[in-house]
Amino acid sequence: MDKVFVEGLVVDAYIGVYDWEHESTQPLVLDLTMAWDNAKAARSEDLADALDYDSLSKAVTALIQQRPRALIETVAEEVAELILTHFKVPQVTVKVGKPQAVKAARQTAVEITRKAS
Ligand SMILES: Nc1nc2c(c(=O)[nH]1)N=C([C@H](O)[C@@H](O)CO)CN2
Repeated sequence: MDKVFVEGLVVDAYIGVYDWEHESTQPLVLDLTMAWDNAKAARSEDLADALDYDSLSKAVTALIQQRPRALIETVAEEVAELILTHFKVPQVTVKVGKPQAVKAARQTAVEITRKAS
């Protein structure tokens, strides 16, 4: 299956297990890999046949900014669910990075892969 990618999507979010983390936003960095048949859109040149990475990125950003969450695992699961159900994607891999979480580390992250049921 072909793929569509959104890489390095930065979303400012209220995220963390500690109270102080909910006083201001921190950046999350998302890498999204979606299985998609790109051949149909290539033939038709119709955005309706493509997986629209622009509207998908906006929907993911809006979801994350809806409410505070404790764990980046929760963000990953909710983003995967949105992409599978709303965008009719058969399989998605979601990586959520929290670059400011550990001072000595460039990045901390979780990654999940989910399939449509
Ligand atoms: N696997 C995870 N570990 C940790 C998380 C997380 O979301 N997933 N979060 C924290 C804290 O919020 C941390 O980022 C504060 O520095 C710790 N571990």
